[in-house]
Amino acid sequence: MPADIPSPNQMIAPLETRTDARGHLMIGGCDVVDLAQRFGTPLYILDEATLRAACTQYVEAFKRHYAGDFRVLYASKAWSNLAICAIVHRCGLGIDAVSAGEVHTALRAGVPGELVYLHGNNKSEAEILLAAEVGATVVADNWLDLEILSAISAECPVRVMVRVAPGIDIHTHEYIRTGHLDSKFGFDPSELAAVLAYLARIPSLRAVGLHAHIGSQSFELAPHGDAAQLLLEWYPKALALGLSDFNELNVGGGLGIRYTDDDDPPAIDEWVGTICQAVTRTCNTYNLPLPKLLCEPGRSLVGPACATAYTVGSTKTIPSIRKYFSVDGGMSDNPRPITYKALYTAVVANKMHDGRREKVTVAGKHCESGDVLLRDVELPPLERGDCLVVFSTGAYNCSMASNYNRIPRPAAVLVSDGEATLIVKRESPDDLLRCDCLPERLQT
Ligand SMILES: Cc1ncc(COP(=O)(O)O)c(C=O)c1O
Ligand SMILES: N[C@@H](CCCC[NH3+])C(=O)O
Repeated sequence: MPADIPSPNQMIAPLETRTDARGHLMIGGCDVVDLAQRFGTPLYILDEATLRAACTQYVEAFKRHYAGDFRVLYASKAWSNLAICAIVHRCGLGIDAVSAGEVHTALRAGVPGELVYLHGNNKSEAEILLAAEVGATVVADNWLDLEILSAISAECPVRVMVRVAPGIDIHTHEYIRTGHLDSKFGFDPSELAAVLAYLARIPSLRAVGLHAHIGSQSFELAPHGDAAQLLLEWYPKALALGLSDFNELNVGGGLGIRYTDDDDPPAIDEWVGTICQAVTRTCNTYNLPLPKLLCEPGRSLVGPACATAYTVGSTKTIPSIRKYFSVDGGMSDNPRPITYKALYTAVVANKMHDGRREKVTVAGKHCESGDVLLRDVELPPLERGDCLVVFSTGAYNCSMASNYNRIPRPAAVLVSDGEATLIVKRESPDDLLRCDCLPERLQT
């Protein structure tokens, strides 16, 4: 890949974003105004080149900074669907899954089971069994996982990693910090000696290493290196206990992305470089062989690759207070503003050459006062029918979408070299009723 391609997580818009002569926004060579008319709105528009560039930059960074074996996994919780799993797999990535649904999606997309890692703080027996049967690695989060794993492994040997909450804090929204001590995820470090001893007694559980993920949307580098070092300090103890397969280390994901101009995340290459240096240094100190190094980013892979197109509808002006415009989606296709007060950047796809600015607030259409996508942002004067586009919506938007107010979930298109292909169909009114059952006595 040419070295001048920016790190996608440092860009607000997908890499293949331009304005055409008519002042229309183009993504992946497609006119967004045309896409909105053709596929309807709200519409998730995923730029394949950006997704591929982010995958490739992770892989290339490991090749540049690490002398050992490695594997980048896509944290599919960010957005799990067949097309995305197939693309990231073609770029050489494996899949981090947290449910049978995410495992099933990866497998159906053609990802081999051995490239799947199953997480989760409350996995069911069926989920663990599915992972074991397809040759996936199970990341044990707690004692119940270990009990279930040890029962299953009598029939079907399983590769196991152990998740640790390393007690490392990062600056991000409190709902998306995961590595601090008071976290529902992973073993407390004080339990680790007992966990390793337990694993050493059950050889059918093939313990391959430790995992930690310290949080999401982080712009810090050092804590990720610190977490890697902290985990590696346990490897000599594991080897001494006879866990001879202990040679993988998973440092999680967490690299943040630029949602607005105020965000300043490090590049993919810097993030990977920091971790690789910490691991190499620690291995030298403890005279350990370099482990197979895994990481599992989600947001920084898929987040910048997608934008959501909406159609502008009604307006309300509250004199001296605020001017609202409403769009045809909102918290059901992007729950992040109402959940985390997340900020986004938007443009008007049919008015890219319009230099006028007006301060407006963009609301969703749901029956909820907090359903506001963008508060007090400067946009060209909006009118009914305009196509408003919100950037950086690839991660934790579609995957966290709901049918609140019985609004059908949007379609998603993949754009590449001027071609748009449907990858997720828009839900129909009948889809909304798919799981409803009307008792016979109520049918008259
Ligand atoms: C265990 C685990 N791995 C990976 C990720 C992906 O994180 P991100 O999307 O911030 O890269 C998460 C989400 O925070 C996670 O909980
Ligand atoms: N859903 C969160 C990220 C959670 C990461 C998973 N542990 C967000 O939208 O920012």
